Amino acid sequence: MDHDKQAKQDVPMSDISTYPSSSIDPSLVIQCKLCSLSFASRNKLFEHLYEQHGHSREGSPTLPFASAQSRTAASVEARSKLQNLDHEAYYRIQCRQGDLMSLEDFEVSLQYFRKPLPVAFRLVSETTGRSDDFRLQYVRHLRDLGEKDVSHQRTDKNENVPSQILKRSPYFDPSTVQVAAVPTREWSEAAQQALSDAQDVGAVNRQELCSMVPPILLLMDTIEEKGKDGGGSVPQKNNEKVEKEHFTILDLAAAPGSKTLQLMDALYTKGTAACDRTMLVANDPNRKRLLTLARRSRLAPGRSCLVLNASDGRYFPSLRKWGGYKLKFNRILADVPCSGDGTLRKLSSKEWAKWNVLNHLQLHKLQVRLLVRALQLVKKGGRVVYSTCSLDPIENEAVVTSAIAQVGGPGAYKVVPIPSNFTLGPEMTTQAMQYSRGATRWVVPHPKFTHQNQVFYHRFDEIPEDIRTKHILPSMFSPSGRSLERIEISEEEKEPVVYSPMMDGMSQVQTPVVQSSQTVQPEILQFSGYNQHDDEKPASEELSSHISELDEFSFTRDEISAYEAMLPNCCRILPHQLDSGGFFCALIERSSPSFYAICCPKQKGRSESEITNMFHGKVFRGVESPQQLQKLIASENAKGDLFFFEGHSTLEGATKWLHQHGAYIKGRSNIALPLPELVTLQNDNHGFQKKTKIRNNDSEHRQQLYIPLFQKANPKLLKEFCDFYGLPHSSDKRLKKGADNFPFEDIVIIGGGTRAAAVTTCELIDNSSKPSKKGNEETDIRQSKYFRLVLVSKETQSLYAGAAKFNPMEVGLTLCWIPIPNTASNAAQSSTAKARTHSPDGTPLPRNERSGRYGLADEAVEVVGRHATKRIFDLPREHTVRLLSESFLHDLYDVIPSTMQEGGIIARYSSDTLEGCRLLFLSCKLSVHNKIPILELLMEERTAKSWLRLLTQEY
Ligand SMILES: C[S@@+](CC[C@H](N)C(=O)[O-])C[C@H]1O[C@@H](n2cnc3c(N)ncnc32)[C@H](O)[C@@H]1O
Repeated sequence: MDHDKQAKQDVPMSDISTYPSSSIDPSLVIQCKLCSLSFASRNKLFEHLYEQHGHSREGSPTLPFASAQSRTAASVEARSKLQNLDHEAYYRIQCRQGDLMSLEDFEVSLQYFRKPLPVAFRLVSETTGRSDDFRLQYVRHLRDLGEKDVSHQRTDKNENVPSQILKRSPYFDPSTVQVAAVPTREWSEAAQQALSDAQDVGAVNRQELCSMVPPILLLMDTIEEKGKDGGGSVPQKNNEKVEKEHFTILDLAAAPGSKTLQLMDALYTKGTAACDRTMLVANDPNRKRLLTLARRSRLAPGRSCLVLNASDGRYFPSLRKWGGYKLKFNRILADVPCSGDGTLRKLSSKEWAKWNVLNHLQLHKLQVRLLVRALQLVKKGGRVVYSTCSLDPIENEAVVTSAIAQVGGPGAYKVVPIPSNFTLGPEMTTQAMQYSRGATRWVVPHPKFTHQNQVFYHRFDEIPEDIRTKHILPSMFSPSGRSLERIEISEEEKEPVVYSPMMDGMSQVQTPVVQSSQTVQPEILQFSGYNQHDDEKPASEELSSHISELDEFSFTRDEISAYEAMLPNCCRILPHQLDSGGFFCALIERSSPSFYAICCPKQKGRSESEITNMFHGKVFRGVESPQQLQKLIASENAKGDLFFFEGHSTLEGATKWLHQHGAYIKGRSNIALPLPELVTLQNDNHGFQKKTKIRNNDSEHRQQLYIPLFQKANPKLLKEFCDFYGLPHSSDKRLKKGADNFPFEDIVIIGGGTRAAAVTTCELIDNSSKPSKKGNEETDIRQSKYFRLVLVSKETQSLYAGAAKFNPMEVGLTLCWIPIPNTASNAAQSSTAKARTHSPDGTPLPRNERSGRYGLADEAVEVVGRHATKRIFDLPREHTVRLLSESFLHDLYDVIPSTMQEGGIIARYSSDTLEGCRLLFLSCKLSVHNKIPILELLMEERTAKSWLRLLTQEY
């Protein structure tokens, strides 16, 4: 028998008896291929193989270690030669032309990029896990092996001292984070097995060290130490208004879930209470990846706070709470799709060769929009962590700058500095995190930038026509590159910016510059100086239109200073700093409520100055975007009819105040928020003021609604606005020819808020014909064809989860999964008993008879039960397990039931061994038809069919 075969057949026997197999999720069973018996763990299977099929159990297997070692040596040598000249040229330029990092730092980073990446693990720790947590036993077993794993007698270079397979990183808590001291494939078979088992039961997660930083930053200052009850208390932060009961976290781009799991672990550390009082929404539009997250979370401690959702993060819906007001999040993680050039350490030579700047430029817009949505969804005093595994400033600092500029500027959001002694583990046992500060100056490369064609731009008014907006956007430039105040242009500056590596002694690239004037023609606009606030006009018409286009993106001197002051607070992790990949994160805090711009019409008989005085604010004209509005406000010399109102922190307050002054709201600048209800005030026959709602079909008033922002029908803004709401716009083929007007009808319907009647009209929007976007990871789930199952129920109302009142479809939740603790399980029993939310037989108590804490999950069980009792099907166990694991896999799509039945399906399954029942409901929609509330469950056709088949017991 050869070595490999022997190794596979040998079974690690140590500690098997301590494995609590009864706690293992039955869906994780492993089958013996020889006799088809099922086992809860590999170890059990190996035990069986030994007993029943005569496989060897003697000692640890001997690995073909020599060959593994030589393989490793060969790959280390190959890695040291990895090179991408374009990558090197680009980052050297960024170092020289901006302040990204020192050239020395880049050279060291480059050396590290050529070293293999150490595999890091997050373990269930003594503090994360409870002492009764069976996962801990797996971890202890692995750790023991880590200490003792000398079977392969791997020795360090100098001494004959056997090294451990696991070692600690000086920056992380050794009880939760460990690094593989030698590649896992060199571990003994027993250790590999232990690792695999520990991963199977969710006791160990592989995760890069730098990727562990964002969740730690996100929860910094939030979670109090264990409360008096020992169960962990409500997360809190001093200067933040935390809801009495609930703490809300959104992971906007969550799959495959490493950071979500880390967040769940962190909450679990604090006890059931912290979990129950937290709603953690993990969102990702890519269903396959979300499924991976769903699977991984099934065994994660703290999963009871998790809600999975599959929306496009750019359009993540506004959830509504009791009373209909919006639920903003305390914390949001925006770990966005990126070029990933910080992960070069784990990439192959082929992947290194693929590096190019166009990739980076193409992602910028999506990244900005995701961060904008995150900034809009976070509450005042709340925090957003923006992170990427790229080192490119266009994907990082430029995105942070641009997104903040779009939602209110540095006055409303600020990048929070990370404390200089910030540690990723307990202060006493870990070193302060090593990182570099964020950049304030950088250049934007031509999309065809190569080491031979090193063309780049410092300022946004230099962008040549042919690539403007297509590949290079003004928002990619550094704050100083977005100034229109260029008084003098030196002769050198007028030359195309073509960088020659030959001129730089430090450069290792010796390729002569190819000045390819045909392919790449950088352009410098030549004008003698233009200050947007001066009366002086730019020379040519053409320039004028270019400038006015850019004006929207330009920064004043004050703004430039403000951004330049906050950008260094961003955190860049270079590969040598944590011995990890390269990484970027920015911790952004919302310091103001929403930014409102309110239009006040000129009123009959009142002069402009009277109106200005009346509203003790400034009156502006011709504002077309929030950015422009801010600029005007800053300049304080514009005239017109737009009124900026900041005396009230809520729109409702502002509206009331305005009504008292006889005006009404016509529009506002923050397009992300739903549109307000519109009211006019008119005098009735008796001279009393009367509120009149503006009717939806009142075209005259409707026209006025958006005039302040859109009266010039700025196509770009219009498109942005329509995109935001998922509406067709003039470039959309579905609109009638020549219809370049703003689609008023649709906007009002979408912004209709919680009223179900309004929401039904969403159906008008047929997303199935939306062209799919190729080239990046995003998957627009709305492209799918849906099959509709309609459930008619007179009692059906909105669904509630804790403080959040939501109608999943109304708010756009398309896949929503709330794992619910089983009342039979120990944890759930103690939590529900304390809270007295259920009677001893498990039936939920009426709201007024409950006492104590009441978790989100309890709420969801009760509410769904209350509203859909007759529609809950208690499925046989195996069906539910398969349903949960396979319904998303769509492997049942060819099963077509002969008779289709109308009916909604909510599956609930409870089991003692599963630690809880899980509830799965897909794409619910509440609407009203002929005054009958209708709950519609929308799902993909094949999923629906498989569900139907399950219900009709034909499965
Ligand atoms: C860097 S990965 C996230 C990794 C994840 N946070 C983790 O730690 O495991 C980026 C994710 O963004 C998702 N994504 C792509 N387009 C998106 C969009 N429009 N909205 C939200 N997420 C998107 C991708 O599906 C991908 O899973």
